[in-house]
Amino acid sequence: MIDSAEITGLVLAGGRGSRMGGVDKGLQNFNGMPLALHTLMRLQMQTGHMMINANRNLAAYESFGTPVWPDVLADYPGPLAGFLTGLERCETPYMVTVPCDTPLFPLDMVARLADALEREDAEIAMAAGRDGAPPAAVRTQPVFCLLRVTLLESLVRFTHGGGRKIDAWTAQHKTVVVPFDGPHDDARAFFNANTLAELHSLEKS
Ligand SMILES: Nc1nc2c(ncn2[C@@H]2O[C@H](COP(=O)(O)OP(=O)(O)OP(=O)(O)O)[C@@H](O)[C@H]2O)c(=O)[nH]1
Ligand SMILES: [Mg+2]
Repeated sequence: MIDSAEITGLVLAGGRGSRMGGVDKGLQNFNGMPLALHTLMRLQMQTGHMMINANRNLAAYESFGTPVWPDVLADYPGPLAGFLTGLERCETPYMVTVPCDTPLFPLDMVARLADALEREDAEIAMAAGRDGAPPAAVRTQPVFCLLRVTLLESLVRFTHGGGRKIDAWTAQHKTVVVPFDGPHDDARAFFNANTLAELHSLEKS
């Protein structure tokens, strides 16, 4: 069994937030706290260690009390730059990624990804779920991945060759997809907020 102490959680908060008007998404208010702090607390319950990937307002993120690492690649090349930054800094054998803008992600996500990774002897476990109300389909959610840290070398090669798409990289490795659409799963678990209106719609009423 993979122990949660062997897993570092990485909150991805390094985007431009252009659909939110260019604001720093992770610092927007969600139920009375910064969205990235909410995400950090929800993921922290599931892992032994935590890190944040952010590119702006680093002091604000540092005030959460967790190490903050900006992208090692310049010019906002996308979430895979966050994966690369996290793997370079990770000190445990496994790392799990969660974007800061999907506040209802499953509370048992890391345990279920870890079970599948071990059961299938895979290198990557990727979540799948609906990112909108039906008829939105269950689809893979590439920003939610549990990774073996030994993948660093492969990701360095892929990104330095200009690769930017998460699924194009994960396709090079044994990947198990873990569905979160059972009767006990929250149907909104993978709803993500690209606009402030979407973010407010996910707050408790
Ligand atoms: N490190 C890093 N993370 C990124 C980058 N672009 C997006 N992300 C993260 O990837 C996740 C999903 O990205 P999007 O929903 O597209 O968020 P975004 O890029 O901030 O927003 P838009 O500019 O509206 O696309 C979020 O957690 C972002 O913080 C990037 O260039 N670097
Ligand atoms: Mg984007």
